[in-house]
Amino acid sequence: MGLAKIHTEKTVDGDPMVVCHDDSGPPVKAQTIHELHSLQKKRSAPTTPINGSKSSFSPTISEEELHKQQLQSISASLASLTRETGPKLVKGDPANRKAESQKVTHVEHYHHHAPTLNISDSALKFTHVLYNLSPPELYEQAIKYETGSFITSTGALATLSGAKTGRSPRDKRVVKDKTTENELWWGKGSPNIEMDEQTFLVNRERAVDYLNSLDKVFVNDQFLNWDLEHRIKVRIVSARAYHSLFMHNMCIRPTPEELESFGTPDFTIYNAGKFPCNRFTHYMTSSTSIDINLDRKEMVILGTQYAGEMKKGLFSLMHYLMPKRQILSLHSGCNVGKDGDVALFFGLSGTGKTTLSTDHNRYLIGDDEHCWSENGVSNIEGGCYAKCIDLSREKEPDIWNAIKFGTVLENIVFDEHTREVDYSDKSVTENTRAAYPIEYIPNAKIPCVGPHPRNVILLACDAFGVLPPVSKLSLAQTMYHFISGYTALVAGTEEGVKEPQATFSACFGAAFIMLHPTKYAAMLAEKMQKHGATGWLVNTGWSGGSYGSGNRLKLAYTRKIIDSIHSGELLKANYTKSEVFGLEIPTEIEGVPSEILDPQNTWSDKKVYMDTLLKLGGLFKKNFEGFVNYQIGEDNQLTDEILAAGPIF
Ligand SMILES: Nc1ncnc2c1ncn2[C@@H]1O[C@H](COP(=O)(O)OP(=O)(O)OP(=O)(O)O)[C@@H](O)[C@H]1O
Ligand SMILES: O=C([O-])CC(=O)C(=O)O
Ligand SMILES: [Ca+2]
Ligand SMILES: [Mn+2]
Repeated sequence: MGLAKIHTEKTVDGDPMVVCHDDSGPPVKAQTIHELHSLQKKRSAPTTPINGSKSSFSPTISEEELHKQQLQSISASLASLTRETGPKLVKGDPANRKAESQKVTHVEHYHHHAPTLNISDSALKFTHVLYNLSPPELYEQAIKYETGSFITSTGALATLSGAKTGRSPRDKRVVKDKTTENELWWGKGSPNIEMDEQTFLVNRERAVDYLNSLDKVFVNDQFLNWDLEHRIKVRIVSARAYHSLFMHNMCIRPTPEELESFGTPDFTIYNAGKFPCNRFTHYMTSSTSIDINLDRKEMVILGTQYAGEMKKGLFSLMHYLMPKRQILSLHSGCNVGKDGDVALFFGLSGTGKTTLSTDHNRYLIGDDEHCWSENGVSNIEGGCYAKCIDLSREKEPDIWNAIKFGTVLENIVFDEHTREVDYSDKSVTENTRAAYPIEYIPNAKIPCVGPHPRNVILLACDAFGVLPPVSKLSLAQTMYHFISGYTALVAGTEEGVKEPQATFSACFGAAFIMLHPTKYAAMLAEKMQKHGATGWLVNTGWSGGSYGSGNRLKLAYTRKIIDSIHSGELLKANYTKSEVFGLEIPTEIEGVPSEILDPQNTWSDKKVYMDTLLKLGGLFKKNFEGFVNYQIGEDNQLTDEILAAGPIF
């Protein structure tokens, strides 16, 4: 007797189980895996229309011809100035070389002059161009090729900006030539560190050679400024998908129609940030240099991968170009109420521009960079750049919800398994950031333009805790505080309590202005007067004592204060005048405890309060000494009034 026969057919409740054939749908129309994959993708326009709706765009020239023109233009951008030729370019990912060999468009060298005979090896290779890729394509590039790229639990792209996690203002240089020598602000206090044309060309060549040595580069052709009359076309050439997605989000995204007629850009950024500058080069003081050449309309980035350099470099450009057209460029957030009342929010980094302009009850025009022209206000950008440290869903729901697929999340820390972000973690940096397209905010106003501002809100995060939570300003006081550009942050939080550090940054953005601060101040005064705007000073910093003994003002209270400015209620309040700064302090605001409105009530030791107030007043006075010899606008009277609008003691 042998063993019992093994039955391979299992039974369920005694019924034999039959082999299941899934014939519910027709079979695939492919004989091979390769064929199957080729069914997956269909051709499309190389960009994403801003409204997300499918455009009925039919190109006026053949796609082949369009690609050729675009590659010729990019080759011209990437041309070495010494070898006088542009690189050989080919469109598409080098990884898809074989599969796509029938589809790609090549462009041979672009020649400025006669072709040169002594070619180098670099002239023999092709550089692949990844042109205006979509967010999913950029995700794939980042995840495949850039270490430190991950998808978070909400779909954002987590990335690292490398050794630099903030801007490098001491490495920002501007070419001083015959024109800019007279036009720009140079010397003490100015953000413009000079370099000469020759040195710029050396750095440009270094960047271009680096980019051309790569297998592939990313190219973004996009716009700045929602005011169509004053729109600027920018091209960004970069080595990283992170940079390309960041600028895709932050600049205005062209439609396929707009892209077809894009032509030559007005300004080009060469971002070779992975590659350092050469310290043997004249003027170089570190491995980093961010160089602007207004005459050549170019910017070169070497030695920093922090993407904010591109955003703020373009902002510097606008601070030069716009005032030439009598348009005021502003480091401010901007939103508009249902009745069309526009508010501007000025303030240095971390004072609340993004947080307070993103307001569920109002339409967001923009969070950081605007223009004020004869037509009203317009956003320069197509996206927002929010600080993420300690971000909470309850306090900032709209920003929280904007961190989803397509958003770039810089330098945050996440759970390695769930990919949930820990917004309180400062392991990489305190300056963690999210960059998202403005339409990720549900009540964004698109197009991002609005009428003339009714309220101009100056934000200061006063870690000394002596400025009132809100005060109403006269025009002269508004100008005084605009030129001062005060905020006080805490230097370092790691080793116990530190003294607050006062920062004065003219026009609330001295790092980005190109002309003397009084030029911008005069324009602001003229516009506020003409359109009847009211100035306000809002302290988003400390109350009840300085950093260490007091507390940061509750965001909920600041929001109530801002609400009362928008509604017009605060304009009708009763006011008392403060000591030293002579600020008009309201006695009552709905939803805010009255005792916190005058800071001296919140300090337990009145003498320490007065000493601190006088100390801050002294710092203001000392800072303003740099401006006393300038006239502001055409009017001497305004200049005198502004000088008198500072602290008196
Ligand atoms: N009372 C308050 N008012 C405003 N912001 C507050 C307040 N209390 C805490 N905060 C926090 O302060 C930070 C303000 O940063 P925000 O991103 O708005 O700066 P920003 O002015 O836009 O700076 P940047 O120009 O660098 O983008 C946020 O993290 C916010 O949560
Ligand atoms: O530019 C940056 O990196 C962030 C920012 O908005 C600012 O500092 O004003
Ligand atoms: Ca911001
Ligand atoms: Mn900013």
